[in-house]
Amino acid sequence: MFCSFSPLSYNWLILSYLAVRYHNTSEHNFVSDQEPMDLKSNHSSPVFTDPVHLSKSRLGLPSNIAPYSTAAQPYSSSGLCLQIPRRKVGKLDDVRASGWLDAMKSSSPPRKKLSKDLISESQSDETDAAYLTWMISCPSALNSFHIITTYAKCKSVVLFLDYDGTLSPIVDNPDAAFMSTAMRAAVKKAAKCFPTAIISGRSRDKVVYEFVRLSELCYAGSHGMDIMGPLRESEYVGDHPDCIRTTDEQGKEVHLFQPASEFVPMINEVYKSLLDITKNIIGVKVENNKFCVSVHYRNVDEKMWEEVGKHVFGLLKDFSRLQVTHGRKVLEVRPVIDWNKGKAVEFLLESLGLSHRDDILPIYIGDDRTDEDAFKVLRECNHGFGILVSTVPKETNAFYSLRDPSEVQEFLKSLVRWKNSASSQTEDSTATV
Ligand SMILES: O=P(O)(O)OC[C@H]1O[C@H](O[C@H]2O[C@H](CO)[C@@H](O)[C@H](O)[C@H]2O)[C@H](O)[C@@H](O)[C@@H]1O
Repeated sequence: MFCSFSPLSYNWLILSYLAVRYHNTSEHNFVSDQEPMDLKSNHSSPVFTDPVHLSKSRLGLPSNIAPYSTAAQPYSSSGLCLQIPRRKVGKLDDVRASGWLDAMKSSSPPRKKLSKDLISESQSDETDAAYLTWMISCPSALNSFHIITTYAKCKSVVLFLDYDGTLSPIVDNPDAAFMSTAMRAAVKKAAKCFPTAIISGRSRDKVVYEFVRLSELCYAGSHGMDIMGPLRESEYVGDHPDCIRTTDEQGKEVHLFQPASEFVPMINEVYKSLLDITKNIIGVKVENNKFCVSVHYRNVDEKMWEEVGKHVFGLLKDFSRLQVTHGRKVLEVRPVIDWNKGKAVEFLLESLGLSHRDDILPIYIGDDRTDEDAFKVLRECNHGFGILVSTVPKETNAFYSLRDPSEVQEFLKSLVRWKNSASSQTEDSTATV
């Protein structure tokens, strides 16, 4: 169905031109943590195809489509070859000793300010062209809004939102990553229209009480290892050994799911040790996120990053049940359990009683590598899609993109407007009948 809709075809002509132009430019110098990536454009289908119909299996059942491959996907057909900047990508889920320093260096895109100040205009043009080219495979969710809502027409949208870098801009001080009043209002309105959950790497308490402060949502903290959701009798939720019944702040009965609860003493021990062993490195910030620990090096002199990594990986040698994953200028120490933001999405859909419905459209918006697990689940299940928030091209399992939190806000507002106008049209037609 979506194949026939072609909002990008005009862009495609421009991008083809840009691709040829930049392909013919042999020298490509990219800023700081970026490296060139070969991308082959897809002549036969520059138009985005229906994300939902690409996947065939139901939620929770094995997918019968070929597994997503980040290496060769949408650019697979022969065609133009364009070098675009790409962040160095370490293993997404395990930064092993040999690669951790590289991974640390490439773990966040350069600030816009940096690129404007430090790179020449032509390099900046190349970066912009690269972004536009990348958008062929990962189009803007705002530009594709009509496609999204056409598909969503007879469906119930369910929203999953990451916090840092998605609802709040990335800032130097993690304790000051507040969302704007306007964003809070947008999320609140969205949550009134659609079931909405926030899934964050931070501790759930911190996200709920210090940052988001909205009661209309479900929350999952610690990368999904701490979920508070509606009470539901089901084998998957209610009878799960790690799930207990409790009451929330408003006294409402809820389910609390904490699959890593046994790790809390270990995480506290590691947190204290990390505080101690990094105390002399200026700029390090160690954050206790209850079921995981974040070691931030955003404010550390780059010469000392190796030192930070050595301390973290050195300490973890004594904790075989913990692993290190990588976020944006942050090393995340977390339990080795088969749980991530993707599993949290499945769990929440089940909690909301939605996982067996054919008419849902889950949309997950996130900016981080940890969000890729959720994008992947949606890509491989029967419904929904991910939206990656990024100002630079990235390998991703998401189907759409947005540049930054301000575009996320715009997207949420557009969804609410669309929902309200669709509802009033339905009311009008009912009244006419
Ligand atoms: O899953 P998320 O909600 O995106 O949380 C991931 C991590 O986000 C926070 O760190 C990141 O944002 C900070 C504030 O902008 C920034 O200073 C830091 O460099 C980023 O890595 C949070 O502090 C971590 O605990 C979360 O794990």
